[in-house]
Amino acid sequence: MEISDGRRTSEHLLAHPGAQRVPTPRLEMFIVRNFLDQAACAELIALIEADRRPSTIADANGDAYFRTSETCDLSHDIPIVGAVDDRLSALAGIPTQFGEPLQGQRYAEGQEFKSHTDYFEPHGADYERYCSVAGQRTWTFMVYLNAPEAGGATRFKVIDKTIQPEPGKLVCWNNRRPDLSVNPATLHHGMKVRRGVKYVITKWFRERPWGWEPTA
Ligand SMILES: O=C(O)CCC(=O)C(=O)O
Ligand SMILES: [Fe+2]
Repeated sequence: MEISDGRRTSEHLLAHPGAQRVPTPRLEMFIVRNFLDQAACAELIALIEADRRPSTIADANGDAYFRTSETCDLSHDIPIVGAVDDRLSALAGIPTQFGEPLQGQRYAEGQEFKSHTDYFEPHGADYERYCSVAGQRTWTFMVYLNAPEAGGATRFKVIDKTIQPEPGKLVCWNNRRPDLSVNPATLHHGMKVRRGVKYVITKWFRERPWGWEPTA
């Protein structure tokens, strides 16, 4: 069985011009500004606008206001999506088959995604359901497609780091530690948009192939 543990991804990122390591000993995290240009951001925003549904969460916790945004599945068959998806895999140094399909997220004014981690609780009720085929999430890659007029930053409170949305800015982090245990220091909050609309794309990589093959 082919495995991708994400341990080589930092090396890949360090070799990428423009990738900046976020200075913290608690997790592996990088920022790449201007990863996407304005035209790509605009095209992805239009796709999200055209086809969105209420976001869901795994391990539901009973708080109906926990994640109030909308989500859009972005098909690899759409040329801009396939191109961006392939660039994300290349940047991560992880073959595309380990990636979940790319998603778009849209936050209207007042919407947010409260503090959470992207990994699945290893002993949580939903671990089997979400991870039996493809395994745990390894790395998260997220790209802001715009900057809302106010609010909408991503706050990592354990490491006291707040990332401001900027068009085309990529942030990525390893959800696990070098010993492959899940890393609670990755806790993050997609903060409320105060004015305007916020758009991001998110890409999660898994330990094992997701079970789809890109057609291109
Ligand atoms: O929108 C954000 O700033 C964070 C999004 C996020 O954490 C997620 O989709 O898992
Ligand atoms: Fe998240």
